[in-house]
Amino acid sequence: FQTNSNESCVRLYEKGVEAYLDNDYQECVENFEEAVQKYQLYKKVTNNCRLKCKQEADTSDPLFRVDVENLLFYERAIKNTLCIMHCKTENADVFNGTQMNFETEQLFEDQKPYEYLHICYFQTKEYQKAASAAFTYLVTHPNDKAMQGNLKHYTQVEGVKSDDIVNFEAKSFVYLYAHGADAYNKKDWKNVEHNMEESLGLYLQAEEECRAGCEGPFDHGWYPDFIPSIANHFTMVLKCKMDCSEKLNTLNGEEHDDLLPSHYHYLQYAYFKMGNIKEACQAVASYLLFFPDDETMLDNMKYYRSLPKVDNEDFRPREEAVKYVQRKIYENKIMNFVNHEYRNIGVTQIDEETGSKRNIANEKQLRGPKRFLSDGLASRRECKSLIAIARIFAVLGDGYKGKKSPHTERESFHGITLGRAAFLTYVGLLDTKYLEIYLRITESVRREVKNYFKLNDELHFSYTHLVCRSALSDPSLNRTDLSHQIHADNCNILEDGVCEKTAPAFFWRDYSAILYLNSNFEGGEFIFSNDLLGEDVQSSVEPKCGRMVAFSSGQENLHGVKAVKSGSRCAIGIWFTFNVTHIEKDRALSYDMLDMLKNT
Ligand SMILES: O=C(O)CCC(=O)C(=O)O
Ligand SMILES: [Fe+2]
Repeated sequence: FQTNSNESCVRLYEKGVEAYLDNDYQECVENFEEAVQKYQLYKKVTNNCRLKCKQEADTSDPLFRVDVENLLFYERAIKNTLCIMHCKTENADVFNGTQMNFETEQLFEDQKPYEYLHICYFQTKEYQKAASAAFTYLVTHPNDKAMQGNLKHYTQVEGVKSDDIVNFEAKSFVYLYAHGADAYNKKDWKNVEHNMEESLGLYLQAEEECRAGCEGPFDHGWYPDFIPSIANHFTMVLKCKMDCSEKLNTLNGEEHDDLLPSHYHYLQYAYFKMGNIKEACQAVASYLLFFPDDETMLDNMKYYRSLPKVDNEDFRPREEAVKYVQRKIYENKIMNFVNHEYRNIGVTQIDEETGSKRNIANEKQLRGPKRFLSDGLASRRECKSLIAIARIFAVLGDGYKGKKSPHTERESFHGITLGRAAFLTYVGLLDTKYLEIYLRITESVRREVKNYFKLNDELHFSYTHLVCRSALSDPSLNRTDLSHQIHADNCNILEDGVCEKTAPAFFWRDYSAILYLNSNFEGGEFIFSNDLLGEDVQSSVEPKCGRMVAFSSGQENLHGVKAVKSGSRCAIGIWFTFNVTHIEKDRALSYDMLDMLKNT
């Protein structure tokens, strides 16, 4: 298709939203339509580059005649990479100005444009398209009640034909498949063959494209060694690829768990009816690869076998079916292995000891405004589990712009955000129970803070970070540096003492809480301080499992952490906000994901 502006799909999306907010519906339609087109083009070109380059690299002449220590794999990866670079240059018009990142890509993958488009179509009186846009959105969000209502409303508008409501995002095989099924009902065998063969090819192609779409970047969030980094990235990609068939099996909102094999079902019958017994036998054998004990198909096989000139040799499954099924079995085995073997690494059994909850210090005792200390927010077992998450996965490095020791060189600092924990759970590297504990404990911290400060407005999570600080230097060293210099959580302290609430400060933070998980280390006291060097200390807190310090995030609460002299000090930092634009998105995602995992 043609696009007529030089703007990126992200910019067009933004312009669509702006037009929508300005009630300029024609403009809204134009921008979103073009944004969607551009995004589709971008995806198509990206995925085709990946597919083409893989093919090219895999069929190129190797640099050496035998494979030694998997060098051929790396040789191909290098050639493949070179090819992708060329491919992107050749398609510079598509990639230039497309500042795609995970979040913007997600907007399109989630079909967000249709959430605006259906309204804008309605306002411009394009009712049929409004219905189709609502329908398109519902295909990927079938339970969205509001959109169901909209679709119902649009279908009742005069002139709107239910039969003409289309899924704008439907893959090309969908129509061929429908025509093939139609021809079957009409006993038009020639057209069953024609449409189903073509649909089958396009289905496989669509799945390859979807899988290529999974081969994107991956932010490890820490710095794993070479092999673990390949293994981790691969696991993420594989998980995504394995979801492709499910995605494609949602035909206009209906789930078909056997769409691909059903092609062979139609085909065997059509071939049989047209007297192509050999082809019919191959289709039967192909179908049986997917469902080896399907009674109907086994009966068909028996019947075809009884025909003259048919022998066992004829029941050879088709090549593409063999390849598909073998790959699927192998991938399942790898994923099962990962799920099974990675789950409980490093988790030690510990005695149950539920802490009892109590406030142990208030503003007066901590010598400053809007602060308090509570104990018993997590049990021993919960602390151990949370530390285990950090130990297993946060292998050096964290979200602090890649610095593994952002605060002091004498300590390493590694952490795992809620989003990362959710991701690890999603790919099966972390048992769901850890994520559940992470969510549950942090939620009880939120409630504690909200109740203590008697906050009437909704207090939202903004960021959650589980962090361990580990001593790197000799414990006997007389350290005077701090583990975390004195700071305020929501502003930058300038030289004249003014605390500026602008970026890069997290100015939207309103309350802070730190939940401690252990005490088996030396040093590491939390301090409230009057001065920036931590010399004029107001009060200090000894970390221990289940203890929480909470305070308002402004300059009234300057604080820091004293040097961790030996061992490793683990804590969860939680920042809250009243500002809804800074809500932690990973939290809602985590709950959705847990729900989803429970239902599968
Ligand atoms: O770990 C602590 O006790 C405090 C950390 C802190 O102040 C922060 O991360 O902003
Ligand atoms: Fe802080």
